[in-house]
Amino acid sequence: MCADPEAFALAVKIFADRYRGMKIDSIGGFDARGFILGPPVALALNIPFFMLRKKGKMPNVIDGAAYSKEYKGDDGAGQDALCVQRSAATAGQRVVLVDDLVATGGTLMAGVDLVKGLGAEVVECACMIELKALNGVGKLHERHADVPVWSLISENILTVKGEESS
Ligand SMILES: O=P(O)(O)OC[C@H]1O[C@H](OP(=O)(O)OP(=O)(O)O)[C@H](O)[C@@H]1O
Ligand SMILES: Nc1ncnc2[nH]cnc12
Repeated sequence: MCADPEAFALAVKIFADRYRGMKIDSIGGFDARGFILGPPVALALNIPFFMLRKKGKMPNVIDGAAYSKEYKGDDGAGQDALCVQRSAATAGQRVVLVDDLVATGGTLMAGVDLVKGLGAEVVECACMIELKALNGVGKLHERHADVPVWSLISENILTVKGEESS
């Protein structure tokens, strides 16, 4: 998508149109690929963007609990943890969280935990793709049933891991 400016602009417009008029105070984006889509959406809505970063990357933060992902990152264990700056959102603010993809839902869960921990409301999580077969949304809803997840593409596709498809 990033290689195609027309597709990128269209995706940003779809996301921004969805949240315009919903009194959203800010957009939170997930490290790292939520940093690609989140800021242009926030700019289109003329609202702030904040980062949900991997642990140890920012000062003055609240650290979240470790979570597991389906595919293994640099540590080889598929474990990660996020942090958010204490000033990212305040009590009662209405926030939308943006990422490229929901797989097991561990990343969304960690982000929602942190943002709710600041006292803000997570109005929705918005992703480009939901890997439905992994039931990440179901897992998120076991703890956060009040947080809808909207995905542009939500199908039983792309479930084959990279190393298996090469
Ligand atoms: O639903 P989950 O199982 O939590 O997986 C989804 C997350 O995994 C990927 O990020 P990842 O942290 O692996 O890599 P990145 O730092 O390159 O974005 C993806 O961009 C999502 O943020
Ligand atoms: N299962 C997965 N988890 C995280 N990112 C992905 N990208 C493609 N498949 C993925």
